[in-house]
Amino acid sequence: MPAVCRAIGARTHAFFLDVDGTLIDIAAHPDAVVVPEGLPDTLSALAGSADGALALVSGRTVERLDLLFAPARFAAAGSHGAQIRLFPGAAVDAAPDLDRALAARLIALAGAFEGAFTEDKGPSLAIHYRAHPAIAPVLRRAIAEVLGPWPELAVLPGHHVFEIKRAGRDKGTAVAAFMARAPFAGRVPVFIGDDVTDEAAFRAVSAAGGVAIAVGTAREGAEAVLPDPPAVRRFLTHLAAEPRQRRR
Ligand SMILES: O=P(O)(O)OC[C@H]1O[C@H](O[C@H]2O[C@H](CO)[C@@H](O)[C@H](O)[C@H]2O)[C@H](O)[C@@H](O)[C@@H]1O
Repeated sequence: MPAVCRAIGARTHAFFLDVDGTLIDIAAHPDAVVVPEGLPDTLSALAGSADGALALVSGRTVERLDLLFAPARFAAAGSHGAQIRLFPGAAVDAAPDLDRALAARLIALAGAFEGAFTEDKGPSLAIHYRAHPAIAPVLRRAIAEVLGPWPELAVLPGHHVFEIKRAGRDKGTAVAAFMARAPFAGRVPVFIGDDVTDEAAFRAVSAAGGVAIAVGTAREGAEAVLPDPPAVRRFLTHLAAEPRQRRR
């Protein structure tokens, strides 16, 4: 375990966790992911040990996260910060949906590329191309053309996906919003993520004196690397158990 991880504790830190490629392994399709048995319980135990200072921070929608981790529920930011639920029982605050005519154009655009498909998440829309990675440059140019009249929108490249969303809300703004209130405020933030879309959150936790941990490969703004999602899960299991061990 990297040295910086050994100084992290459930009683002192706030936990912000990316989902795909961090907590769960990447799969061929968004609906094909498997949440390992025991992971929701581990996250619930860690949230309990950290007095609730744990949030999922994902490109998926909050509703999709709830389905994946059911019956557990967590504080969460979805659609790359476009949605935020400050604590598990709170309502979801969401940016407006993308213009429906624009979404329809993007869906039609993806339909013209073999191997591409869309995931319409309301305030953001993902165009996936994992089945045909070679189309990435042409697809990206085609998306940029459609978005020409929409300067308020941004394209986030992810793992074999382009995510279209409003600029201004991202995983970094989500982390800052959580850190402004209890039970997160006053704790040292930790963000664990694997993707370029996590780098805004890495910057946010670093600015708040926290710890950014990349998964898989080193990433700009991250000071440590965990090799893969199983290593992340082992680390979180260790953290969730730690306070109970101390009390013995
Ligand atoms: O921010 P995250 O929690 O990492 O979510 C990022 C995106 O994850 C999903 O897509 C990615 O994972 C899929 C399943 O492993 C994979 O098939 C796809 O190629 C990846 O891009 C999800 O579908 C997106 O909505 C999230 O934004």
